[in-house]
Amino acid sequence: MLRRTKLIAALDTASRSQALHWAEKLKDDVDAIKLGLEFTYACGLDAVKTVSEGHKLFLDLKLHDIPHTVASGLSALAPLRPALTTIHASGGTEMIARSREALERAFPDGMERPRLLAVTVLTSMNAAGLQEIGVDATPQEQVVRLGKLAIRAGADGLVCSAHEIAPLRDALGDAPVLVVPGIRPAGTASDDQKRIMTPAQAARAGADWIVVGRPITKAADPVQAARAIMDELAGA
Ligand SMILES: O=C(O)c1cc(=O)[nH]c(=O)n1[C@@H]1O[C@H](COP(=O)(O)O)[C@@H](O)[C@H]1O
Repeated sequence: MLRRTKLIAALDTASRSQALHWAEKLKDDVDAIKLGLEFTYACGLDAVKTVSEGHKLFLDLKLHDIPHTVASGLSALAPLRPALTTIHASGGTEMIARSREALERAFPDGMERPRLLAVTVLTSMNAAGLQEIGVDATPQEQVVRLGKLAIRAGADGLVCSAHEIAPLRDALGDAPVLVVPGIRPAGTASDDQKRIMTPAQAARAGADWIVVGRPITKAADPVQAARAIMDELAGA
């Protein structure tokens, strides 16, 4: 299947004016913006609404709690109408299934429901990090295990690194939406990310979306950095 890999800019900041500035500047150069924990805790949900005006929104709050609490939390976020939103796959089958039901109730027939993404293994984790928390598997094995569980339970897609796209497609086919952070254009710092690939490598591997934060927001010219990534995706 031919896919165009789309770019999400992660606007990670505690400043409402900074996020608004980036959102405005990047309007024509990214496919979506992501607002996450830092921005939402610092600036609140009204600011999420304001900043995401005119953009497709990935609201990344990575919910992880008992099924009732996560489902209720997702219902409360529904008015923000994100295109994509996250829970942790490690919350398990019931948490994921109740989340899906909550979104379906909040978006009855005809309304476009946010895609429910299950975060598998954070891209900042490697095999040693998994060992430390008692998971005796490689990141790839654990991503595939959690990915199967999450899609079976009702998630629309998964957050994974680009290294796991091929095994996930083998296990689950083309339908799940694969959203891929841990993206670093050649020559940029990896920061705290461990399982990384370049935009072109992730596109060739079959990512539906890539998520890029600091390589855009910390660049001397964020618009130029986003354009370069879009060009790299187009060339892949
Ligand atoms: O769910 C996510 O978006 C996410 C999952 C993951 O495994 N790794 C990961 O980096 N992210 C997010 O993707 C963004 C990556 O930012 P940069 O490392 O600055 O490009 C951050 O906002 C993270 O919260």
